[in-house]
Amino acid sequence: MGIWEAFLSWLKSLFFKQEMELSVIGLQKAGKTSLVNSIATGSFSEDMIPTVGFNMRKVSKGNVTIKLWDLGGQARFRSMWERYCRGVSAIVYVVDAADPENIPIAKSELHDILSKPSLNGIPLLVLGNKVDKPECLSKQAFAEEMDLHRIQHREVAYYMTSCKNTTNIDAVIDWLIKHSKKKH
Ligand SMILES: Nc1nc2c(ncn2[C@@H]2O[C@H](COP(=O)(O)OP(=O)(O)OP(=O)(O)O)[C@@H](O)[C@H]2O)c(=O)[nH]1
Ligand SMILES: [Mg+2]
Repeated sequence: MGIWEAFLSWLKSLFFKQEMELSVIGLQKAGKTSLVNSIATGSFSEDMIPTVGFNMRKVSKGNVTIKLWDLGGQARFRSMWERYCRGVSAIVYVVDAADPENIPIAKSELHDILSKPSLNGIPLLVLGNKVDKPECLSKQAFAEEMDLHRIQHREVAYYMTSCKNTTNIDAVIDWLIKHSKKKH
């Protein structure tokens, strides 16, 4: 790259730099921290430590810097979710779609948080995770069990993902980048 092109690309990156902040929520063991690792480095581990409270991670994808709040999913941490979801560009809700016993609680926690007026209109991405497992629900069954068609007045998308096999992680990153807001 010549000096002039390098200068132009630097200039472009200054003007087109975008930043987004998002929160990753969902029940314990859904795969939230695994998702953040997958987005950041593509790595996966079976051996994960439950998140206590929250972790913050910054990831750069092209011109977009993503600030991710990775929240703990155990019942005692769920009351923090709303505070960390206020003002974010998007909420990512992760569900273990291969664990049918947890789906009703995952559903009620999701609809509960969406009913908070402070989170009105924030785009939502719902992920049916662990699609690599044979017992995982189909995309359609997942949407039905989670009652996703009931969600109104906000943009909603959903994908079936696997952090283990990196299935649909690219689609997740694309969706997130599309929903990043300009810094100013
Ligand atoms: N098979 C499979 N296992 C997964 C997948 N994603 C995560 N896991 C496993 O699920 C377990 C929990 O993953 P975490 O990422 O720690 O879950 P979490 O949602 O962050 O849990 P908390 O921090 O307690 O809220 C770990 O053993 C992961 O290896 C996946 O896509 N497929
Ligand atoms: Mg975690």
